[in-house]
Amino acid sequence: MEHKLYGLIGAKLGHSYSKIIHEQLAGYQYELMPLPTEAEARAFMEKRAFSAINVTIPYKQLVIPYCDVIDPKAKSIGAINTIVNRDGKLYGYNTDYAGFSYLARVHGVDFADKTVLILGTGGTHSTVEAVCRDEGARTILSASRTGKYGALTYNEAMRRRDVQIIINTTPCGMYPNVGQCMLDPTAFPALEAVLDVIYNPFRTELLLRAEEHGIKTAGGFEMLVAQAVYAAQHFTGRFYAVDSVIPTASRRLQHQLANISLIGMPGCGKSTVGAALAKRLNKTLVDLDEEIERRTGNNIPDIFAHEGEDAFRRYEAEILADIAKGTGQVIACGGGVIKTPANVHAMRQNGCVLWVQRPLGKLATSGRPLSKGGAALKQLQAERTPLYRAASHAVLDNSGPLTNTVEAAVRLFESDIAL
Ligand SMILES: Nc1ncnc2c1ncn2[C@@H]1O[C@H](COP(=O)(O)OP(=O)(O)OP(=O)(O)O)[C@@H](O)[C@H]1O
Ligand SMILES: O=C(O)C1=C[C@@H](O)[C@@H](O)[C@H](O)C1
Ligand SMILES: [Mg+2]
Repeated sequence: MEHKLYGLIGAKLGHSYSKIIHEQLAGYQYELMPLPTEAEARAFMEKRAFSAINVTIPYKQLVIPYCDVIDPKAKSIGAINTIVNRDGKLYGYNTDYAGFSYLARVHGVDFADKTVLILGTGGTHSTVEAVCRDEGARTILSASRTGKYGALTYNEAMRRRDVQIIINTTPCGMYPNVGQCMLDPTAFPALEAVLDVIYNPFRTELLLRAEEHGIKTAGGFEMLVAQAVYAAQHFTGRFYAVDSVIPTASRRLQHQLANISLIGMPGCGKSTVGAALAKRLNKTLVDLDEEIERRTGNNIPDIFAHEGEDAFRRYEAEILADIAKGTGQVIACGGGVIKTPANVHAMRQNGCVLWVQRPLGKLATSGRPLSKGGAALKQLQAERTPLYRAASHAVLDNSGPLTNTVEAAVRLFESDIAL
């Protein structure tokens, strides 16, 4: 019996990039099939009306008894994320294992002899633990909110000064609840690397905090692509040159999905460069100031005049937080966006931040409430320079013609400054 149905099952799939990954990779149509209840998941498995599927949270254990043949690795881990229907027989695999191992390897994270702390005791925990164990970790600790099943509580974990590698396997910080973080990575004096299996956003709050302190970090996007490539091999029976296909596909998709945020002095050209850059890279332009005006129904000089700067900053932070969760956008910000610290992580979670620089004498000043020209502008520049520097991945020179600026921005973006 031929079904031709490929796709993903799980309770909630709104955040998943699996459809675009599989379709770009292998050419079959791939459906996201959310099954909110366990009863629906069981009914789906009983019917067996599919060619091949991936399985995600919370059904990686539930599907085990429906499989006729289970790969030994999947069996020992106790989780299946890939099922192939061959003539009515279901074969179960775990490609997250190889996906996580790939992620650690390409980022130069070696578990041999290391003390590793795994956050979370749910489905992905056992896969990650198996990789750490197989690759020679000396001590593997786990932490959870309850501290049950032999795990530490987060408070207890924070006292383990010997932790060298932290791996998050919880959904904490995942889209749409971005910005959340369960523990402070800077509390670990021996910490070398933080890995997060979450891939949406590209960088969770945990990773952004670690990165700020110079700790090596990697988000889960390349793991997602890697497990998809390994799954596609099972689905199609084809062999992929994984060591080139995975990085090529990851990079292409990251470029497609990444945001580019433009920051810089008032009137330096963020909106103008943003519009041209969005067109050039086929991304959606969001002009933050225009979006604030649209959503509040007031123009910006009026907001400043009637409600004051603090109120404006609150609107700005709230609206940017919502926009920056999205992907594939050029976000042209207002000059003062860097005054609110949370905005910096919002912009960096899904892409790069470019600091647009234009000589002071060329800055536009009309209609800009905080930009009066002359000495005041010089003073403003002095105050903000350290903030622009800290927030940005690179400087974008906008002293020449617009086309030069746009091509320079494309080169910076394509040089993977924020991957
Ligand atoms: N490379 C350039 N060459 C010529 N004119 C430019 C260039 N870049 C920007 N401009 C001009 O400078 C002015 C200010 O640009 P724009 O409104 O894009 O700045 P902005 O940074 O978005 O300002 P704000 O901080 O108020 O949002 C516009 O008139 C724009 O056309
Ligand atoms: O979110 C997703 O699209 C997925 C996540 C992981 O559970 C993978 O194991 C699964 O194949 C797909
Ligand atoms: Mg602007």
